[in-house]
Amino acid sequence: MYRAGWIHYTNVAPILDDLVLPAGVNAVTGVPTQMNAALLSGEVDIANISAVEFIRNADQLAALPDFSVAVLGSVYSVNLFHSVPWEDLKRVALTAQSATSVALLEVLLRESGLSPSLERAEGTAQELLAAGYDGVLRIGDSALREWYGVVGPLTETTSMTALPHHKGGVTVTDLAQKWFELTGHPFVFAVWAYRQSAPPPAELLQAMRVARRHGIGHLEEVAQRHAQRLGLPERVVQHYLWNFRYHLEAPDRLGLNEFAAKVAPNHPPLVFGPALPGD
Ligand SMILES: C=C(O[C@@H]1C=C(C(=O)O)C=C[C@H]1O)C(=O)O
Repeated sequence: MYRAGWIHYTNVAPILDDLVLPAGVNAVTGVPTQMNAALLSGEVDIANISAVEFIRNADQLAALPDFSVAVLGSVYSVNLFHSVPWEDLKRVALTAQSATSVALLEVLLRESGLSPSLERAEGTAQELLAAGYDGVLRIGDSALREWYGVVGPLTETTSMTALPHHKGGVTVTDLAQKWFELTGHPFVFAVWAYRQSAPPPAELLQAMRVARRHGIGHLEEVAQRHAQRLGLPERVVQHYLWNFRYHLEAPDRLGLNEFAAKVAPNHPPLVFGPALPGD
C-alpha cells in the first residue's frame, strides 16, 4: 500500500476534493506539522508538506515538479493579527500547526530588524491578543475566517485587496503580501513531497492532475461548497481559491529558491521528480 498524507485546508480543495485514489493508495489527513512529521518518519510516503520542511530535508525528500500551494501577493489565510504597529512587536504567539509560515514570519521580522519573543500558543487571535500577546500568527481556514472577521464585510464593488486592514484596534498583516513587497516573487507555502526512497506510482500523479483540472474547471462549485462550510460569502472563497498558484511554475520556483536561501542558506540541493511524461 502506498500512503498519502493530506493537509486538508480549503486552499487544496481544487486538487483534493475530486481526487479518486487509484487502487493500492490510501490517504490520511492532518495539519501541516503532523503531515511534515508523518512524511519524515515514514508513516506516509507522499504529502503536501510545508515548503520549509522540504527545504530543510532536501537530502531525503523530492517534490513533484508541477504541484504547489503558492500565491503572488495576498494569500488571506496566513496572517499576523497585531494590536501594536509591526515595528513595535514584542511578544508573538505562533500556531503549532505551521512550519513554513513561522519561518516566513521569522524572515520578515529579521528583514525589519526586529526580534520579538516568539512562543507557541493555541487559541483565536482575539483570545491571544486579550491574553497579552501583541501579535498572533494564524494559518489555514480559521485564519481566513478571522481575517474576514476583521476586514469584512465585502460589498459587490470592493476588491478583496482594498479592504481595510484594521478594525477595533486589530491590524492584519498578510505575510505573503509582505513577502511580495520584499522580493517581488510568489511565496510557496506547500509542495507535494515524497521520500526519495518511495516515489509515487504514476497512477497517483495522473489522478492528481485530473482532479486538479476538474477542480479548477469547476471552481464556482468548489467555492460554493466550502463557503457554506466556512460560513463565508461565496465571493470571498471564490477569490481566495482562484488566487492560488497550483502548478509550481518558474516564478514560484524563484520564490521558493529565494526563501530557501534566506531560511536555510546551507540546504542540500532541492530535488524535483519524477519527471513529467514527455520530459
Ligand atoms: C496558505 C496556507 O499554507 C499552508 C501553510 C503551511 C505552513 O505554514 O507550514 C503548510 C501548508 C500550506 O498549505 C495556509 O495555511 O493558509
